[in-house]
Amino acid sequence: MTSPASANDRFLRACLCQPVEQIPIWLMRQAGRYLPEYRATRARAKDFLTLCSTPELACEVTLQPVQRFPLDAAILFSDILTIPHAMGMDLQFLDGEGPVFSSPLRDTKAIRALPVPDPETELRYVMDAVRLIRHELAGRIPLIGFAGSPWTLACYMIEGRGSRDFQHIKAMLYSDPELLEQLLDTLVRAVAQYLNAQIRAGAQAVMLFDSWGGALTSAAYRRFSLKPMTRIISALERTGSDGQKVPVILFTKGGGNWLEAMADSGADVLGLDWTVDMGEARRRLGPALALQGNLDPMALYGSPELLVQETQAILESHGPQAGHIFNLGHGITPQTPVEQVARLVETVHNWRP
Ligand SMILES: Cc1c2[nH]c(c1CCC(=O)O)Cc1[nH]c(c(CCC(=O)O)c1C)Cc1[nH]c(c(CCC(=O)O)c1C)Cc1[nH]c(c(C)c1CCC(=O)O)C2
Repeated sequence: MTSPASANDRFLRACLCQPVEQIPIWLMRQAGRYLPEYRATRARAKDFLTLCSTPELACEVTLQPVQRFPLDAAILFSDILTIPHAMGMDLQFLDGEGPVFSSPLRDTKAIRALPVPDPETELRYVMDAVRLIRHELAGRIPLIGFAGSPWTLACYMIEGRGSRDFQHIKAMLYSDPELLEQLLDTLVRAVAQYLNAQIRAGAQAVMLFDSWGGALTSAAYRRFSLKPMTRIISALERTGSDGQKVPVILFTKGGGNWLEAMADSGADVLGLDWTVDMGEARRRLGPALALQGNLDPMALYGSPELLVQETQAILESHGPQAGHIFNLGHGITPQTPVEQVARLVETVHNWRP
């Protein structure tokens, strides 16, 4: 299968702070339930994990948003929890509840016994999806691969499901931090191998989703979230299958207080949630790395006029200098009106840096 480099490489150029004639845009969770075509494919698959683990279906839903809107990048359709699943943890996605592990990790023995999955065999379905998507995209736009951060994966593995207060993992953090570090160390190796396999399969940029880093104190964020991510970034093969540099995007939701520390991770791009002012982030960080974000996903539920205003405010706030990738501050949500997404993409593309 031949996979040419991208005809539209605005996204990759912006990641590397190179000049672009139009600000690139893609959306976290751009393939998902707000799209009727996603709901139709999802109804054909037995369940969500079958959708993720069948390369033809994963490819189909990856392409849906980029066929409907002129987005500047595609993101692999998968989930961050493929790794704990491949480690042997029993995972189910329950309607209205999200992911649930039937036996959360709670003891030393289970943590010590966790294997590092071989991405080329146990997660081969992900690599097959990457290869198939690259082939189907035929170089029109780049493909982003991704993984969860070790801290965020550990949150789900220890809590067993989504959580408000992270009682179990924080109890471990404050009673046996070395044990937590042991788990994070296993996850560093698993995520680094997984992302390198995605890069070898054809991912042209990779993103670390640290959805729950913002739940930590500043000191704990550095030790238990940022440090493991920094180790992963330094272990990545940064040259893609086309010989081009593979940018790394680091997104910590709620990480606005720690941007300077995040910039030292080796990432090329920092993802910002909506609580940070884009222009202020740019002033704090200087011109050396790219910024991605940061529209409040709920702005898509507002009036067309205010959506355009909010979008332009972010573009103006960042200003004309290189290194802005427009995105939401977190994932798009299921009831989002499709026509508002079209309006958002058009507004970003019509703005001249
Ligand atoms: C924390 C997390 C997860 N998964 C992910 C994260 C990190 C990003 C974030 O903070 O949002 C990452 C993820 N999950 C999914 C993608 C697809 C790629 C994309 O289009 O961005 C990505 C990048 C598909 C998905 N992953 C999931 C869905 C919905 C499942 C469905 O179709 O029923 C999708 C489209 C399921 C999922 N998976 C997870 C949760 C909490 C849920 C339930 C969410 C919900 O029900 O709204 C774990």
